[in-house]
Amino acid sequence: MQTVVPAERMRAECNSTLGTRLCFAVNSTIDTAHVVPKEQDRHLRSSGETNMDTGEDLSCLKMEGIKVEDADSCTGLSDETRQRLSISDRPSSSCTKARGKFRPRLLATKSFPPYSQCIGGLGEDDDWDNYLDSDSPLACQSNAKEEKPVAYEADDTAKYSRDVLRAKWKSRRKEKLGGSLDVGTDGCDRWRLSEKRRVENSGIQGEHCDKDEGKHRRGKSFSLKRGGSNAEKEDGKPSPILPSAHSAAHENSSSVEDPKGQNREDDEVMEPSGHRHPILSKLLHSSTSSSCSSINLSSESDEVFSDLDDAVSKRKTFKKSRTWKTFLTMMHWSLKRQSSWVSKGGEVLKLYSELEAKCLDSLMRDPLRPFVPQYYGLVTRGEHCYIRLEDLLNGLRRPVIMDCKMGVRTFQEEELIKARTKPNLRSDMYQKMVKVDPSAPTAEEHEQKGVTKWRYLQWRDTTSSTSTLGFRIEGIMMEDGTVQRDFRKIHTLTQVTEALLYFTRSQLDTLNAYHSRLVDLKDALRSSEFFRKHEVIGSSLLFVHDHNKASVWMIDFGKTMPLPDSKEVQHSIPWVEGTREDGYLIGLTSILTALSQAISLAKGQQEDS
Ligand SMILES: O=P(O)(O)O[C@H]1[C@H](O)[C@@H](OP(=O)(O)O)[C@H](OP(=O)(O)O)[C@@H](OP(=O)(O)O)[C@H]1O
Ligand SMILES: Nc1ncnc2c1ncn2[C@@H]1O[C@H](COP(=O)(O)OP(=O)(O)O)[C@@H](O)[C@H]1O
Repeated sequence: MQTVVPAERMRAECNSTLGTRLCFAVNSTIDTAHVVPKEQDRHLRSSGETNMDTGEDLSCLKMEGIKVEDADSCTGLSDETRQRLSISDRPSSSCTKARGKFRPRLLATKSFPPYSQCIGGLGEDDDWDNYLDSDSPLACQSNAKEEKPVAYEADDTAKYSRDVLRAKWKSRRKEKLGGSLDVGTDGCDRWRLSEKRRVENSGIQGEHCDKDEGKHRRGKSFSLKRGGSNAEKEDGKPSPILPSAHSAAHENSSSVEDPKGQNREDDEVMEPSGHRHPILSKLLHSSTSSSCSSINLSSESDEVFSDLDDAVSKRKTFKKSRTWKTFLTMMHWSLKRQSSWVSKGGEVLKLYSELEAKCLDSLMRDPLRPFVPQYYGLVTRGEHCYIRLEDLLNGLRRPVIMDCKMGVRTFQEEELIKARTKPNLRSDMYQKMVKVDPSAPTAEEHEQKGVTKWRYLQWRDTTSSTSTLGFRIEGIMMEDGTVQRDFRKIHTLTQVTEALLYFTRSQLDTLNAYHSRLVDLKDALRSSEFFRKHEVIGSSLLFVHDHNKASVWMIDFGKTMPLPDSKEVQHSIPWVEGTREDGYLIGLTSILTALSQAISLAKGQQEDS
């Protein structure tokens, strides 16, 4: 017996709560409406009272995976429609909410499982007990409660906590079998259990989406030949092999596509019946355990995760879920993103912003299209609207990722005007500032315990390479899942070159591939009308590679503004207030220079060895 929940009811249930911040979507079936068995539906409801320690209510999650009978809910666009339809006409009323509204509060805890575990799982269900018996850091982390904001407890506390946790875990498994939800005594446990259930019971189903669109004009990824001196073709250029990230999946993944073109790996994550999947459930256990640990919010140190020895061997045992890889990458970057993104087979959903949707729409008709994730339109989930984007990590195995925020400034001119005319003091930004450098705020700011957003962003720009080199490395995630954000302190080109060598492990073919792709991007930027007519602020270049592919993509257009009155910007000159110049090309040139230097050094290293 199956239940289809009408959109109205779904909305009513969502609205009765504080709102949705986080939606998990793990089913790869994109064009099939998912229908939830009654039993599963009951579970979904029972988790409704659950809270995460964010103070956010996530009860809408329980509705994910239920077919929504909503004409508005999908705006998958055909090429033709895409060309004609103005974005502002499309969003349903629920899409008109500004993305910023849904940002979660900053938390006292912030931690996610080491990536290596996420992609590899932690073993079969019973391994959880074994895992807790081990001296793994996570076993300790899982017990660090909110009132103890320390990642690692003293040994004896940890042992005690492990026992407690094991007991809780066992009782929970029992509950699960019995079907009742017993809320734990701490928020941490509640979150884990409910989150797990949500995901297990979800299976959010997408709408029809014409994914073939955009496949025809994909940006190129470069195939990397390992073992040889580099990945160059006979003509000395890296060989562009892939017309699309989607086809990358065909060529390099161990997964097999079914006749519908869906990836079976993803299917394995979430069984349609809603049964627990070993990888997913492990992921969630570990996710929770660490979510309750306290890794401080300092943006300089909070994203560095340790690897676990046995994770590597266990990883081999399990198939990987690309969907989760992508989602966790986003979570790793920033807590904020945990609330703004949904990861789904082959595509990702980003919380709607009108500005970004408009940009993406224009970009689909611009020479820059091959350098931007394909945009599939909008979709409504619960009461929120999302932008549907191609998943740039699809087809990559153990991807290595670098996010470079482009431009000589990351604040919009309007922020500066606001700071002067109606200053809004942000205590969260003040705290982030103090954490990095207690002497950074002025005496007045210390007294107010707040800074304006402009002041904070500008401080970030001047303490990184943004102001001087026209870009900064926001973060790097290596293949083992370790995420590092210390690069934001980098100032010089030499330091950038070192970072690039680290990021690519001095692999010449990878460096060459990136260089070549960026040269092509520069050409496309020159001929792009979109680029000429937009002020591009806070946008990133996303570098992604694995053992045999590398590519760079333009992402994040949430602060990219069209210029008024057919004004144009050069992007290559320093910013002076009122000019709207962003210095994007200054950044691109710096990266190209650093890449060239890295290539020379890597060549030297190769010759030496
Ligand atoms: O990275 P840290 O130092 O934490 O600072 C963040 C980033 O600058 C965000 O930009 P991005 O999303 O490009 O990374 C910005 O979001 P905006 O994009 O809204 O400017 C945040 O502003 P708030 O969202 O206002 O907190 C700001 O707190
Ligand atoms: N299309 C995509 N496919 C896969 N990962 C993506 C995609 N877009 C963004 N990401 C990941 O999410 C992170 C945040 O993306 P971004 O667009 O900058 O979001 P925000 O506006 O929240 O800062 C990126 O650094 C990247 O790791």
